[in-house]
Amino acid sequence: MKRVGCQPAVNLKRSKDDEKDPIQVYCRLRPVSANVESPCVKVISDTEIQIYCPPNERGISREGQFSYKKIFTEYETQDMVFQDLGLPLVEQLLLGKSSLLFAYGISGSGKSYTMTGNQEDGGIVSRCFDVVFSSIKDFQARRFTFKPDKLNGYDVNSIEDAMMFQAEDFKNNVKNPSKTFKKREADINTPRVPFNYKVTDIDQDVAYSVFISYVEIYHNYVYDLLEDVSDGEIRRNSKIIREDSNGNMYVHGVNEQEVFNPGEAFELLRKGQLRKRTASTFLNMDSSRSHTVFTIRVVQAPLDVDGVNVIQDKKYTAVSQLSLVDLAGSERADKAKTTGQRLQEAGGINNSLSNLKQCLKILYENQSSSNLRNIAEKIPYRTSRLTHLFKSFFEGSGSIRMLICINPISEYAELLPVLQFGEMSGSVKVKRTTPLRMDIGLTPGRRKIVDMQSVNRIPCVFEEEPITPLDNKIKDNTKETCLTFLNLGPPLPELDVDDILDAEKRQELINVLEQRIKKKDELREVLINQSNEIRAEMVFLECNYANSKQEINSLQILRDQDTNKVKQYQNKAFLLENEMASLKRKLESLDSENKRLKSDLNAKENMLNQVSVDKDLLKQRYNTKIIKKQEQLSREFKDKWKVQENEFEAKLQDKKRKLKHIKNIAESIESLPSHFSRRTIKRTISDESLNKPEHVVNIKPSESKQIEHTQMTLRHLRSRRSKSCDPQERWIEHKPPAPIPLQTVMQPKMKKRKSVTKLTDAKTVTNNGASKYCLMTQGADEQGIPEAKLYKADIIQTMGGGAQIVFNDVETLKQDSPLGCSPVRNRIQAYNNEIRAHAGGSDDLNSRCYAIQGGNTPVSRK
Ligand SMILES: Nc1ncnc2c1ncn2[C@@H]1O[C@H](COP(=O)(O)OP(=O)(O)OP(=O)(O)O)[C@@H](O)[C@H]1O
Repeated sequence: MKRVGCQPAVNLKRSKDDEKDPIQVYCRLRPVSANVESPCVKVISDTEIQIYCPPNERGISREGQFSYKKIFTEYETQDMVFQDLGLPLVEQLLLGKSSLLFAYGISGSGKSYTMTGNQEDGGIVSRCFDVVFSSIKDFQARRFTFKPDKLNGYDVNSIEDAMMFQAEDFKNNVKNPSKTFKKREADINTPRVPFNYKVTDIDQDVAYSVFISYVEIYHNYVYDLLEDVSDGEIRRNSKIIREDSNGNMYVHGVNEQEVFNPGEAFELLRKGQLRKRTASTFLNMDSSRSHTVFTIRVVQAPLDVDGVNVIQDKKYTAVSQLSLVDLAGSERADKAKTTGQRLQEAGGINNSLSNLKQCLKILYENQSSSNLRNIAEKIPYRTSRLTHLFKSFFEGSGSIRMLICINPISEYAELLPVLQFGEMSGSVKVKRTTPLRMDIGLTPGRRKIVDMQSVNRIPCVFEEEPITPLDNKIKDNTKETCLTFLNLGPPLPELDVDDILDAEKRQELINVLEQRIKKKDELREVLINQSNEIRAEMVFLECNYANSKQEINSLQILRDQDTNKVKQYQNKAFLLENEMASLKRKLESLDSENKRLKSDLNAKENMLNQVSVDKDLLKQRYNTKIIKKQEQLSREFKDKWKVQENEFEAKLQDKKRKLKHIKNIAESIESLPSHFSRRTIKRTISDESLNKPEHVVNIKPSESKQIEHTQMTLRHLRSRRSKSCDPQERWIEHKPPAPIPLQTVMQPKMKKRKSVTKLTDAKTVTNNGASKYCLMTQGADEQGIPEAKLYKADIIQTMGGGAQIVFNDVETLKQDSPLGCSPVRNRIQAYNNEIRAHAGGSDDLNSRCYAIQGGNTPVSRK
């Protein structure tokens, strides 16, 4: 016969299975108050979560995305969380597989709430009780059938021994009522709604017992929370962790209490919780200061061949356990605002948690493909009691699930390591344990037959008692059988003691008895036949039952799948609703923002219009101003233009007059005597008389006594006055024989000079070392105004010993009287006469410039 579903966690050999499963990591967000928004947590889907860090002062923002098996949002109830997280572990527990579930997170993130819950709304632990006991209710072993052997195993007792222990326990409880944990008023008054679910897939030919232990790890010491402190003791002794013969870790000497119903289990949980170390911190009013481990053990052993007693062979006993761990919260002293003892506790908590992290990290690294050296690093399980206790789980004695608890209002820096640890743990794999198929050679359904037989027996004894729900057919058969049993043949003859001597009566009794024996044999045969029929029918029903069960199972799987799908859709709907709500809020705020911006825009547009109107007005004003200014300027310009025109006109007239005058002079020069005019004197008179052509006169050496004109060039005539005033220059002043004093302001100054009246010899020019020559003439202009002209020239020594006279300037000195009569006019007249007399009637210039002309014949002047 085969037995399915009994996995020996403790004392049956585990199947060698190299397949591994990852640690299943879940994440739960605790709710926040309605008016608080999570600053950095966002649930993206039912498996993904994102955290975001707003930009810091340097403008750097960060974000991280993490994925887990499932994310429970704040809307998911304890029931929903248990269904996904705890229920599969309870099912495994009843099938003989061990599991570990631990809750990890920052202080105040909801670990204890999820694991143990509160009076009204229990957590995973209390829901586990509900499911375990509702599933094994009909198959529970008599109390004290199993007894812990203190070596992490269980002894199996006979019914008699179990009853004896029961009686002893009863006596002890009567003697020491104080040691019995009394239900508190509050517990009685707050009825809990049990989780209504039954695991149907369990082995029914097995007797089950449930044991509970509850320990805490505080400051790296293990304490038993169910241990009663004896009268003299102040505190409980710490326990040690040991390894059993199968390599499983256990707390040595821990109290394992057998529980028969959820109420008892719940009481033990409460008892432990009251003893658990908690304290109030800034982060949590009721903060756990220790890690607590609540262990539910299911011990199971097969029934014997009769289906009544448990097989009393230890090797057939299977133990599976579910360890539910509520880790103390990791906390930062600055956040939790802890000091003194609380701070020390926090240090111990953080150390053990960091060792847990370290162990999982090394496990991960040992398993990862990047571990090229293929050398597994030693895992420091023993560094902390917490990891030491769960060493066997990490090495594959059961499956592991982890719940990351998140308080959405925590800071990014606090959440990041927690979420990272969760994600990393999800990559760690542990060996998969599969329930053993154990063949002990007994027929399945033994318990059922016994149950039915007991039903059969009942009508025989209590014929009229109602029969409990059974197949009608069986009911009829039973009645028939019972009636047949009552009719065993002809009634016994009524005999007295004396009748024994009567041979006839004796024979009659023998006949009746023989008939009855015969009848009894017949009935026995009928009974055997009917038993066989019933057995055959039972087998048939069993087959039917198995088929139906299979069908139910497949239907259940389908239903579970559908339920899962529905749940997923519900979750999605939740998320979408959340998102919709937040989008709606955003939309509303955007709408109001939009309205505000629109009104701003309108105000600005009005302002703009006002500005443009002002601008137009200003433009108009400026335009009129510009037009006025333009007009004024054009008037001014016209006036100025007129003034300047007049000035230019006057200047032009003046220049014209001057030109005319110069022309007269030129004409007068042309009309000089012929010997004088023979000299080549070229002259160009421009409007600006300063840029004058120069007269160049060549004065030959004395033998020829003739001055030849070679050329006439233009020279710079600037600073004429200064030239004439240069004190270093030696001048030959060629004056008229009787010059009239000019009495003008601009008198020529020639400091070094030789004055001559007549130039008859060229040596006069060459021998004196003179470099300048000035010929002065005196006369009157057309109006008779006296004027003196100074013809100036440079004397340039030539190679031949002669000199060249280059005329480069003409100065006209004129004196005009506003009264129209010049005081010098008469003197001029007299002078001209005198000259004429002096020159014997010949032209003055011709006679005076004999040497320059180079000829002896004076030229008469026209
Ligand atoms: N899902 C939830 N729904 C309602 N209340 C919650 C939930 N999660 C946590 N709380 C509340 O938040 C508070 C802190 O939770 P809890 O004590 O479970 O935190 P913790 O993580 O165990 O903290 P510590 O590590 O300090 O023990 C409790 O008052 C609890 O009732």
